[in-house]
Amino acid sequence: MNTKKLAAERAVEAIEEGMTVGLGTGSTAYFAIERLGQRVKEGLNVRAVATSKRSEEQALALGIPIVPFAEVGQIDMTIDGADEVDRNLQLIKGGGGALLREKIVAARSAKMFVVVGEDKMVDTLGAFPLPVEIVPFAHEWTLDALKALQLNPGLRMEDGEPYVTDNGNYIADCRGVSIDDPASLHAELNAIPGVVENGLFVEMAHTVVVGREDGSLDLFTRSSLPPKSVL
Ligand SMILES: O=C[C@H](O)[C@H](O)[C@H](O)COP(=O)(O)O
Repeated sequence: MNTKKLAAERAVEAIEEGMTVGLGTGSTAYFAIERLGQRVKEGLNVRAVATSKRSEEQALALGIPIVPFAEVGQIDMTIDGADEVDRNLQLIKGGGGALLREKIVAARSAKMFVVVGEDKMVDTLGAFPLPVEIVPFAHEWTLDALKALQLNPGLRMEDGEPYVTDNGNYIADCRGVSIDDPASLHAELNAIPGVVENGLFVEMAHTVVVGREDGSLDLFTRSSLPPKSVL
């Protein structure tokens, strides 16, 4: 069973005529964009913004209209994947390096739908390495600051060179950290000069759609988090 596809396609059912939609990044968001492309071909009228170059290219190839950010007030809903989801619907994202753009788009969204296979659900975040986006300038010092927090950072590499994000930054992956208090760690990380953003998405997911191996779906909604009015 393709649990990612199952969850992604269910979330796309929530998209309504005339909505502005945020398109996530990764192998699960891929299926959401594909399904949205089908709905657009069937006549659904939406406009979208993307969280990465690759999602934007996919959307454009499918005929999904991508609009400039300056023309978008509030995004009605964003659909994105996650690397881990805990019981409180807090997330680790950024395994694909798109965390900064994803967080900017999620923060502008009335609702964030997170789509995952059941293997992503955890009791405590941190088995998946926590990505932290850092600027290249003096990045060794930023890594030192992460080490001082006992976060075991490792610079993400690609073909023998530091991996570079869509924003021209590097990623430090922090391994083996059990994250009992995501909000505190989020604040600590973003207080480090050189850190641009981190992969903890705290109180951002409104609904998590989980695809299960038996073909069933679970929807978890954070009732304490009403749709945002961001403007
Ligand atoms: O940077 C990548 C994103 O945060 C993805 O949403 C996340 O890594 C999940 O990706 P996938 O759906 O491929 O597991």
